[in-house]
Amino acid sequence: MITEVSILPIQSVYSIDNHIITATVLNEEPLLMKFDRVLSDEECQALIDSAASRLEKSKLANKEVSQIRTSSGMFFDENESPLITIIENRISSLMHVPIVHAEGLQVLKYEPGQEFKEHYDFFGSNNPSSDNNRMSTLIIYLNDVEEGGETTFPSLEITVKPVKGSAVYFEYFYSNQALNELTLHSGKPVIRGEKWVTTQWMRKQRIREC
Ligand SMILES: O=C(O)CCC(=O)C(=O)O
Ligand SMILES: [Fe+2]
Repeated sequence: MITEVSILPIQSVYSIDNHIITATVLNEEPLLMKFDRVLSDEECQALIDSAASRLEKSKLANKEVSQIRTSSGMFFDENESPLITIIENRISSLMHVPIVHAEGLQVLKYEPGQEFKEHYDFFGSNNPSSDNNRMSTLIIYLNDVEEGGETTFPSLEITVKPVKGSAVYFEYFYSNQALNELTLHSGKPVIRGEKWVTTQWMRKQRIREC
């Protein structure tokens, strides 16, 4: 039985700026969805190309290089190029959250052996960022991974395989904290090939000017 309202209106097809995005519900509460063809192959490659020279070893919120996330990453500035603006606006429409609630788009690159261990995307109550906490996540896969690199949700027993241009969505804006905690997830180690993702986090309140 579903007891709380989701942020996203659940549909099997979303039509956004001439892109037909098909959706599959993987779990109803907390809502976990998979989207196909959020980005075109050209858009995926353009994001990889513009991120590649700007990657740094991933840091956690406390700025320490961590063993939780061994990938390298970067953040695009808000609206930093026409491509970023188009993608940010498409994502905002898809996630049903105004763009002013969006953090800058993050890109992560994983090489074989690199992973993102189990974590929540929302901030704990002792983190100052929890005053305007995150409420939903969209992870878009920018390439096909030869082996490994799945995103897994151990409490829900759900695993999503990276497919270029497709995405996994989940939200954790429930009044029942136990539902939010079911969104624990990890990026499994890449075994062969590279894995590139772009992640959009949405905040509960405005975080940018426009
Ligand atoms: O790479 C993945 O599959 C997970 C990424 C992730 O959890 C995040 O960016 O918060
Ligand atoms: Fe995450």
